[in-house]
Formats: sequence, structure tokens, C-alpha cells
Amino acid sequence: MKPVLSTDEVVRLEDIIEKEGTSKAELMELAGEFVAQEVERLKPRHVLILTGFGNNGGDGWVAADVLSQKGISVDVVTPVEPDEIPAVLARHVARRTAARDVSLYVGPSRDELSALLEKADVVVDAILGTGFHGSLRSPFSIWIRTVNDASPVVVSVDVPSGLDARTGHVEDDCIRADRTVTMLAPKIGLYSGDGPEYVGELVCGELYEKMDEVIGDVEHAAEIVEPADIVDYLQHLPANVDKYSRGSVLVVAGSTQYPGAAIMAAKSAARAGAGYVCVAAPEPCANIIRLALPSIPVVGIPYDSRGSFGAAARSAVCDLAKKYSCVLCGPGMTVSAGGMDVALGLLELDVPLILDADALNCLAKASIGGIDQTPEMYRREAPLIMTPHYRELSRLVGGDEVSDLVSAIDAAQKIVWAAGSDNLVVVAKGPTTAVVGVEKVLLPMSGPASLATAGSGDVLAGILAGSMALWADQVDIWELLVSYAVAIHSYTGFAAAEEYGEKSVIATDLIDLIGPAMHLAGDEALRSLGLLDGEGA
Ligand SMILES: NC(=O)C1=CN([C@@H]2O[C@H](COP(=O)(O)OP(=O)(O)OC[C@H]3O[C@@H](n4cnc5c(N)ncnc54)[C@H](OP(=O)(O)O)[C@@H]3O)[C@@H](O)[C@H]2O)[C@@H](O)CC1
Ligand SMILES: [K+]
Repeated sequence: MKPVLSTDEVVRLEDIIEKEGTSKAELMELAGEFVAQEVERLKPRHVLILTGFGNNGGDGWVAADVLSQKGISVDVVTPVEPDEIPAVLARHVARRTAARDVSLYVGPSRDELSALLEKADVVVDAILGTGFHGSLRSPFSIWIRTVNDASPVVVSVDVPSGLDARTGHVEDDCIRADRTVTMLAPKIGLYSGDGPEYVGELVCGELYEKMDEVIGDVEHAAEIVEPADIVDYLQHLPANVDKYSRGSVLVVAGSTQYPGAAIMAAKSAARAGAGYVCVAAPEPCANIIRLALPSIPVVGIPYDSRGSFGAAARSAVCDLAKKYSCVLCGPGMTVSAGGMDVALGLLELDVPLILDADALNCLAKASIGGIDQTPEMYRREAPLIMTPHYRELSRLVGGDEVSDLVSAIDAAQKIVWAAGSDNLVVVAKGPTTAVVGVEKVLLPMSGPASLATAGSGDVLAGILAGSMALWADQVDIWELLVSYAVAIHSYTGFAAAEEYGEKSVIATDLIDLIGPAMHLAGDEALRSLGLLDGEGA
């Protein structure tokens, strides 16, 4: 797993590295060399480097120096003369570079900048990095717009200029990078809010050779889960399994209004590997589900006048639930008094539980003031996975704003920290999904935009349930198993987008691609471990 840091922790890391004997000036040299190396890969003849007032600009000045010494023609744009740059380290390297074979442009007009952009093969954006805050000021607001209008190949240093590295928020404008070369460790803002739209391909320059020895000394905002991290869940089934040893799932879902959600979740659980799946649905929609899923038994449950779970549903569902390795509750069940009772009843049972969709809305309604105040939550010991999207998550924490990855992690941590259990995981679903536990925040591979379609969440909940049933006995870290399920869902998105076209994917397409998605994930894990295509370990 690869750590992702907050900007405060990056500063702490720099201080630790300095204490270990590598100064910030040396780090800037290493950063600039790394940028130059990444730019050189693009084989440019003419590079334009835009620098700002701070150390982000310093990285750019070093890169200019290195590239020009390799015989590449370099133009450097600066807002002020090198002697007037306020940041000490940046001023030092700017003076040095200005004395070498680079062309300098101090405070160019928009037309002059456009002319420079026209002759450049690659543009390096070293205008603003982690020190950026507030609204963009001139001249950078003009530079950024001019660069984006010209749409050249752009390599951003550390962070695309204009992006708040703490939150991923873009207020006015931001460099649209083809590649972002981030230093020491990726910043959380690169994954949050507007970040993914502007970052392009992300490359990290660790710079410090003994990073392994110091990275544990700072807090990680999150960790990126790589294919090799989930390889344990991608193994073949042992030859001696039977349907019971593969685990069983009870899907508590559906209503006359939304029988489809129950169908998709149950079928996905079976496709994800559970040996036995059963649906408990309000009686009036049970037959529709039976017809759609001939291989899956459906138990009709007492219902209310609207065809949702009724007053007697709780005991019927809870009696059944005890017999399963895992229970998934929520898809399509609507918010009803009976549904609230079912969700609370399942919370009190000693069975691994996934609460999704309307089960979460039921819970939010039942616990005014936030779920962190609900006794059923912190009394529970069996594993509990909750899968809210941002709106559901906001309801669960009493209405706090949840609008991006950073605020979603905050809200999810409020829930898991209140319960304080290793067995509680909140999957904060969004463009970048975070898997949040008491001690860890994991970022599994994100899927394509095609996954943003109705019913996609029901498929994810099913994959999660099937995976939990199959692997429950072999789990040390629940966050990792959940990350596996999220990654498989992402792979179904890529496979479906390829087959049906990015805009045409519908949720039912994803279900039959769960198997192929596991193959894709398996191949990628083996490749990254050097075990595929005769690469040899
Ligand atoms: N330290 C290290 O060891 C290493 C650091 N490294 C590099 O340093 C970078 C961080 O450098 P940094 O802290 O100097 O901040 P940086 O992003 O250059 O910007 C500060 C300048 O921008 C200005 N400014 C702010 N907001 C603005 C706005 N809205 N509109 C306009 N201007 C605005 C701000 O002005 P002020 O707020 O002071 O008025 C100040 O003048 C980091 O991203 C990485 O690239 C690497 O080399 C590795 C080693
Ligand atoms: K930048």
C-alpha cells in the first residue's frame, strides 16, 4: 500500500528528513532533477517552465537548469526577477539557473505568453504547490487561463496550480495537467473533489532514499491499495469446497416499488463467489424476484400497505438471518417503520452485516442526532460494513456537509471512532471511494465514470456480500477485504465500458462481468508481482 498525506504531514515529513541529514535545499535539488527526468521522457526539444514566488517555483528552476544542461532549449517565465523571489531556497536556485543557458521572461503579457506556449513541446507548471491558498491572484490567474486555452502537454510539479492540495477544491481556475509529478508522497487533495479532473497521470518522486524508515513516523491521511495487496482474495477455489463452505448470504432487500435492487444485489453476491444466496423480500414482490433468479430461493416477509417491510418483518428476518455467514440489508427496501425495525434488529444480531442504501437511511431516521449516538452501533461486536454514498453519509452524521473525499473521510471517521471497533468499516462511496476503519483509511482502485449509474451501488453491495461470505474465515483486516470488493466493482466498470461504451453501461451489465473482473484483477496483481507471462518471481 502507498501512503497519501495531508499537506501538514508532508511538512512534518520534510522536517523529519531534514533531521535525518537531508536538507530542504537538497530535497529541492532532488525534486527538480526528478521533474527534469519525467519531462525528458517526453523527448521535448523545447520546454517552457512557468514558476511562481515559492518553493514550487524552486523545483521548476532546478528542472530548468538540469534540462538546459542536457542540451534542451528552455524558456523560464517568472513573475519577478530572480533576485526578488521571496522564498529563500527558490531565490537561490533561480539566481543560479538565470546565469546559465536559459531564456528568461519576467512578467510577460498574455500575448507574449501565448507566443511562448506556441513554440513549446512541453510546459512545466511550477507556479503554485502546497503553499497555494485562497483565490488565485494575478498574474497566475491569467497565466493559468492562457495555458489551458493553448492546451499544450503539461507536467505539473507537485500539484496542478490552482488546486488546493488539502481539499482538492478548485475555486477559480486550475492547470489541467497531463501528468502531475508529486514530491515525497501524494497529497490527499490530488484524489479529492476536483483533483482527479485536473491531475492527469500521477507520478510520485519519493526523493529520499530511506523513505521506508521515516514514512511510518507521520500520520497517513489514507493508503492506496494496489493490486498486489489484494492478491490473497484472488486465489482459485480449493478443489474440496462445497456450497456451504463457500459461505452463504441472506439478502434482505426489495419492495413492490424496487424489486430490481434485490435482484441485482442477490445475483451479484452469487457471482462474487458465495455458495448459497437467499433473498428475504416483502411478500408482494417475492414472485417477481423468484422469476428473475431461478437459482436463488426467495422468502416472502410480512409487509405493509405500501409493499415494504411491515411490522412483523423484524422477527421473521432475524430468525432467518442467524443461519447465514453474512447478511446484506438495504437495496430497494425503501424507508418504512418496518424497515427501520429490521435494520435495528439485524444490528443486534451476532452475524456479519452489510448495511446499504435504504437500510442506512432507515438507521439515520432512527437515530436522530447522528448514528454515532446509536447504542446498537457501539454494543455490536460482529463485523459491520456500511456503504453510504455522500448524501447517505451526511444523513448518518446528522447533516454535516459531505461533498468530497476529504469531508467523506472525516464523516466516516466520526462514525467508526464513535463505535471504536476494529470490526466496523464505512465505505464512503464517491468518485474516489474511501474504505474507512478505526485505524486505516484505504483507497481502492477507482472505477470509470460509467459506474455512476442507477443500481451500480446494489451491485457493489452484492459483490461485498459474496466476498464476505466466501472469505470471512480468512480476514485479518476487514478494510482490505472490502477494498478488494470495491476494486472488483471498479474492474466491472472498465470491462463494461469497453464492451458497451462509456455512456451506455447499465448496472445489470456489471453483474455478468464480475467473473471477468476477477480475472483482470488477478492478472494485474500477478503482473505487479512479476509472476505473469513468464516474468518470473
Ligand atoms: N519544503 C520542502 O522541503 C520541499 C518543498 N517542495 C516544493 O515546495 C512547494 C511548497 O512550497 P511553498 O511552501 O513555498 O509554497 P508554493 O506552493 O510554492 O506557493 C507559495 C507562494 O505562492 C503564493 N500564493 C499562495 N496562494 C496564492 C494565490 N491564491 N494566488 C497567488 N499566489 C499565491 C504565496 O504567497 P503568500 O501566501 O505568501 O502571499 C507564496 O509566495 C511544494 O509544493 C513542492 O513543490 C519540494 O521541493 C520538496 C521539498
Ligand atoms: K504546480
